[in-house]
Amino acid sequence: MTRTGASRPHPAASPPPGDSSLSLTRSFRRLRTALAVSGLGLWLAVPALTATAAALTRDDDAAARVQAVGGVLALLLLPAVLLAPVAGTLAARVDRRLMLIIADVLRLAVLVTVPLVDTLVWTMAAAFLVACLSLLWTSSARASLPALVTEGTENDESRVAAHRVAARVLYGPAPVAALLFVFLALIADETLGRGSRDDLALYVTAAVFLISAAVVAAIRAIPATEPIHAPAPLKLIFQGPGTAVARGFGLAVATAALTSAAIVAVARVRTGELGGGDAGYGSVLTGLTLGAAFGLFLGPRVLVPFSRRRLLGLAAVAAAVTLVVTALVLNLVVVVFTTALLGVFAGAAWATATAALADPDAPDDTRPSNYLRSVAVVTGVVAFAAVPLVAGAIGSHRLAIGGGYDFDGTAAALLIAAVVGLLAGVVAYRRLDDRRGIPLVPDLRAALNGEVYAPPEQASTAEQQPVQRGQRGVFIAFEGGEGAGKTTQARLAAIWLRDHGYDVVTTHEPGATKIGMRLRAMLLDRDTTGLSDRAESLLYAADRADHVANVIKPALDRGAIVVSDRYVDSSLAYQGFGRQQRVEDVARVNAWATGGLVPDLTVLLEIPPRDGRDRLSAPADRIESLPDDFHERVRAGFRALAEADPDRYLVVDASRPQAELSREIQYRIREILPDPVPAGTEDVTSTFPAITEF
Ligand SMILES: Nc1ncnc2c1ncn2[C@@H]1O[C@H](COP(=O)(O)OP(=O)(O)OP(=O)(O)O)[C@@H](O)[C@H]1O
Ligand SMILES: Cc1cn([C@H]2C[C@H](O)[C@@H](COP(=O)(O)O)O2)c(=O)[nH]c1=O
Repeated sequence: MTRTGASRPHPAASPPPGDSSLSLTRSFRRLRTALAVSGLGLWLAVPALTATAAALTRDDDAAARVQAVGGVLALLLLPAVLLAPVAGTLAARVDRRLMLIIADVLRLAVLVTVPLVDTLVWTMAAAFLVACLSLLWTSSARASLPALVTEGTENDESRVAAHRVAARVLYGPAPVAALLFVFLALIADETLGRGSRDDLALYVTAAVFLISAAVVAAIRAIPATEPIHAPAPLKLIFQGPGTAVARGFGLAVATAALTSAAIVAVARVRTGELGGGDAGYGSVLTGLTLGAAFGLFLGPRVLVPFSRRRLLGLAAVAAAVTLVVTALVLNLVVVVFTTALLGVFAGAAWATATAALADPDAPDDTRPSNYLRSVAVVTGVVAFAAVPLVAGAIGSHRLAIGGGYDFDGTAAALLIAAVVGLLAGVVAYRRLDDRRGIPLVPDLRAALNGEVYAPPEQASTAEQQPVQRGQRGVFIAFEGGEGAGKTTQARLAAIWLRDHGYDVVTTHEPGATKIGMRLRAMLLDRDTTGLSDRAESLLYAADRADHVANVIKPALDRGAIVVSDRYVDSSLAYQGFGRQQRVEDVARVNAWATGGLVPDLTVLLEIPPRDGRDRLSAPADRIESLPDDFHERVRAGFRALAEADPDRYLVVDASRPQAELSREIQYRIREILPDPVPAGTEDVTSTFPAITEF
């Protein structure tokens, strides 16, 4: 017996309640319009500035052109990586309305100077300045929205609605901006000279910022709010998401971001190589953004019975494969279509990841989406900087395949990005896969028919033994040193699970059964002297064998969630690492004692042994009173066990406040939960799922 197969992630894919339930104020609607207009300006600034950079380097070689465009793109994104917290603080200090208007006017002024100065250096500086001003603008407008949703009252509902509205109106205009750029490029081609063709898009972008300023000016007042806490993306990534599975989500999003950013980074130059101009470049961007919008819509709605995590991994891999095709194709129209397809996969990956990581109990918790956004933004900057560098370094080559195949640096760089993306996508898929052992193709086929695939052996067992639903239970163990907070967190997790309607059995080791209580007394009584290390190991294993047979297994067999305060890993850490016996021997004895039952999730509460023991008030028992070096070895042992099996473990810093820990643990537990009431439970028990305490 191994993991109990909790196959489906918690149903987090359903969208949060709409803002239609709120009666929106006029100021809110105006600020929302301003956000949309500002978003349009920002998105239009991207092709306008990059096309200008390409035009300014048109007489240089392809390497210089692609690097100029990549540089502008990286500078447009860099402030979001480096300056997000500064923008948040600054936005809170000054008059919001005035600041939005000034930022718009400055963006306008900077853009208008680009064609006048007409140098690459100033174009790049302008990209950075516009991005900084846009960051400031967006941070303060977003922070003001919740207070404007309903007259002066800011609450959870208004915050959630405001966040969603802001995301929609900021990112929604991207395809419109790309299409507008195509239109402007076509007009400019017809009417303006070679030297000033790209100026039109810059002037129109400046005009859009002027409209944005006018809309803001029409808002009577924008209330000041608390300082905006904008987390630094690099810090969020450095801290990590906390769990191996969440890292899988991050990796999948990074793959989607890498593949999309790689295309954008070389799109202007590649379009030229394929015989297109600015209009072709705009078409590629339109394809990508329209595809992404469709993917965002599709992600939560497609293949509903299919595992969201598998879908996310597959979307990431598919984006990378599509990039391979895009790199090899030499026809601009086909490139536009493959880019759109890549956008669909990337958008679906983003929508799936954010929905699956969101906590339905805390819809205003922005940590998961902040983490994913940080991953996407940082990956974007790296791709914008690195892909053009690689393209430039490779240069142009002619391959003698069937009469000659022009292999440009841009195509090679896209291929390299695709291979990196493919590797990351495959690792993400493996990390995220919550249906291990279930073949992918029949699983997908069943989902296409609106069903959940059950392997034949499972299906027949279920038919023959309808009462034996042991595979539906979930086993969670809490581990850690003395006083780490295992009992506290196990209790809080059980309360939370019961609140959600689960049948929960809380238990502990040693001493959960009658025999176990006697063994516990022998093991922990300080009067027990001369007990050999092997005998101690066997007594703990005997307690565990009784525990599994009489408490844990029956509970899992009926589909309950078992929450145990300590399990096998305690023996590996204490009797193995602590007593310095061979860990494999202790593991083997325990595997036999438990019939190989391994928890679905082990929460390791990590704390320095002295800090943990300082928390305890009762006199130290036989094990607690062992010297510090023993407990240090136990701690190191737990850490080694966790590192060896990161998918099963959640390691938390137990010196943090209880409530914070409990939230992080709930967050991880949600990933392995089955539906609260297993189908047919009532048929068997005739009752609502039971709550049992041992
Ligand atoms: N995060 C925390 N911060 C501060 N104190 C805590 C925290 N978690 C638990 N405590 C306190 O520490 C003490 C020990 O907690 P608890 O009994 O949950 O730890 P334990 O790991 O189960 O201990 P034992 O090793 O005895 O089984 C209790 O007084 C509890 O209230
Ligand atoms: C299960 C198990 C426990 N121990 C030790 C660890 C503790 O010192 C005690 C149990 O005390 P608690 O307050 O109930 O946590 O027993 C061990 O050495 N080996 C084990 O397998």
